[in-house]
Amino acid sequence: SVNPPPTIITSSPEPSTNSVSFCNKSASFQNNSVFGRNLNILLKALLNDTPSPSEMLKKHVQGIDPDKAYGYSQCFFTTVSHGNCSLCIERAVQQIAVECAHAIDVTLFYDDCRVGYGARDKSSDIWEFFNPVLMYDTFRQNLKKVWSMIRQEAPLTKKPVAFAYGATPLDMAFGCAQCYNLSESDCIAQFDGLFNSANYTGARFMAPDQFFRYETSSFFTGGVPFQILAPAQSPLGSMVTPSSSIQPSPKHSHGHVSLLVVILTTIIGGCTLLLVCIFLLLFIKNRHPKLFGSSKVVLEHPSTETKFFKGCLMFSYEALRDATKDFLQENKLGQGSYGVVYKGILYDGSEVAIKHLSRHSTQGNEEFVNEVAIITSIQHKNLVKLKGCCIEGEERLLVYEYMDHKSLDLSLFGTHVLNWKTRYNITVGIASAINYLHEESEPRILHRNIKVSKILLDINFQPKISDFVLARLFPEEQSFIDTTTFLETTGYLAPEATHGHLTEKVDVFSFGVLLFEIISGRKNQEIGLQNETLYIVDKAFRLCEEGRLLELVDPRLEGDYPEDQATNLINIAMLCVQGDAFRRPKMSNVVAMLLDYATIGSPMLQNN
Ligand SMILES: Nc1ncnc2c1ncn2[C@@H]1O[C@H](COP(=O)(O)OP(=O)(O)OP(=O)(O)O)[C@@H](O)[C@H]1O
Repeated sequence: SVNPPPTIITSSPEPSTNSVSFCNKSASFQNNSVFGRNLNILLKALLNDTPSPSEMLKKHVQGIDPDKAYGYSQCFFTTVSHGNCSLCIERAVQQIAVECAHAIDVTLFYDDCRVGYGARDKSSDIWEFFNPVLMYDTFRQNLKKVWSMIRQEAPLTKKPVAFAYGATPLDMAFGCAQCYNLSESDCIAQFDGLFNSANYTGARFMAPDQFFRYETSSFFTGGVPFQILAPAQSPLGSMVTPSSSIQPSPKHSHGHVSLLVVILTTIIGGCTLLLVCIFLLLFIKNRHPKLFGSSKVVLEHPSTETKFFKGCLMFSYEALRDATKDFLQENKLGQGSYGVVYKGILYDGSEVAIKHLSRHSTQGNEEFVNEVAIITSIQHKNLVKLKGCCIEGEERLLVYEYMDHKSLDLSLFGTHVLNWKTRYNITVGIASAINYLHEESEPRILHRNIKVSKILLDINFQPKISDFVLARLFPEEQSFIDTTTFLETTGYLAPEATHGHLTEKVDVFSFGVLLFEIISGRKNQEIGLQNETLYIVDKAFRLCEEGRLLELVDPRLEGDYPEDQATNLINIAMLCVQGDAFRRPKMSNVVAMLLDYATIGSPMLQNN
């Protein structure tokens, strides 16, 4: 029982600017198409007719089949005021124009609202968001208290309700909810189901007729203020008066004076409690900013069982164990220094490569997921797509798209001879992907482990570089030493990198060595060969000096290649493996040289 429930506001009632968009770009439209014009009118209607606290969701339809556009806007009035609702929707529509231009199927979320449109009515889609950090016991207990109040009040009032509970500000649970057109029993049943499956320290559920959200910190932005439930036992000692004792009791009344004393005591006690809470929350916020950081969310799409983290899939360990038949040896694709790679088949039948990381980075769960989410947003047609990740306890796994022809070494050094055109195409693809990582992606990435086994080939022999994610996930010295030790033994390591000098020129050097391998069809280091032919780089410089460059080209091609193109490639490789890092070209220059023979500089004759 809680009486009277004081309210607190711990963050400014500014509408939140966290947004997540889902634009399905597989279907697109032209601005001047009939659908495009319908959509334009529809978006204007959504902007002019925003939801009010009594209806929460607004639907609009524009045009006739087959070019009909359906759209809706929804505000979560538990956290947002009526005025800020229109602002939120306005921002969402603007954001869609930036992020999802021309996509037919779009849903965009802000913390306080969502806007969706498409060629079908999407307004009844249900979405769930999770904070990827698992719940701990005290928080669960506190949430239970919040939940019981929500369950008691939300179904009855149909109005937004918000409660907070916690014996210490560190493990406070903040929750709010609202049911709209649901019957009381349906609303209760939904809440019970949601609470029973709540496993994370933050989550939200968004349906057309129901909304709930809970977090470890206040997320008030002008909707309903949280009512703090009085803790049974408080570390604040006598500062917190149990709610039952602050009630004036007629039995012990001493007339008006004692009633006044009780009221004054109640008010002073309440205010003191409020001030102490605010002070403590601010103190802890300063000391532990992460606890109060803006919530990172994982999304669950209505039509699948999959969870997302800012567009990146989060797999359960169980799902990946099933996909690989309990990491069956037969499904093993290979083993690298970061762990074993398995082939897996997901529940939807799609093939994936699952890397079971054997070394754990020093990052916490949230940092790991954040990092993966950033990398997921990096896209280039010649980078292997990271489909998602899994974090459970000590287990960390990365899920990649499956590449039918596996790694380039298998095709290049195997019995089948790769023709020149394919080799040239592979070279251009790799160069443009490294250039993207160095000069265009956000964040910029040094791969540090470019080599033939990191180039994967899809069904059409299109090359894709793998493991650029690991360059970010394991940036610390430990992995650098391990990686370079390995690179050194296989001849890909730039001389300056042995002294720990890591720049993008280290990748350029490795690319040069790889290029020699592609041209010659032999490993950069052939054990058993004479000293001067042992390393392909040494051999190349010797042949260059002797004017016999083309002897480097794979003899298995039997001369079936354009000589000028081969000469160009060898020259580029030689520029890349120069001992002096400053003389090596940048990857953007390499790409330009690959595509335009005229710009090539003269190869250096000395590899030092
Ligand atoms: N996405 C994928 N699709 C198909 N096969 C893959 C995929 N990713 C990796 N493999 C296979 O798994 C093998 C091991 O890959 P991994 O990247 O772990 O190690 P590596 O490159 O051989 O060595 P290291 O990581 O130590 O440098 C690769 O050689 C490749 O054949």
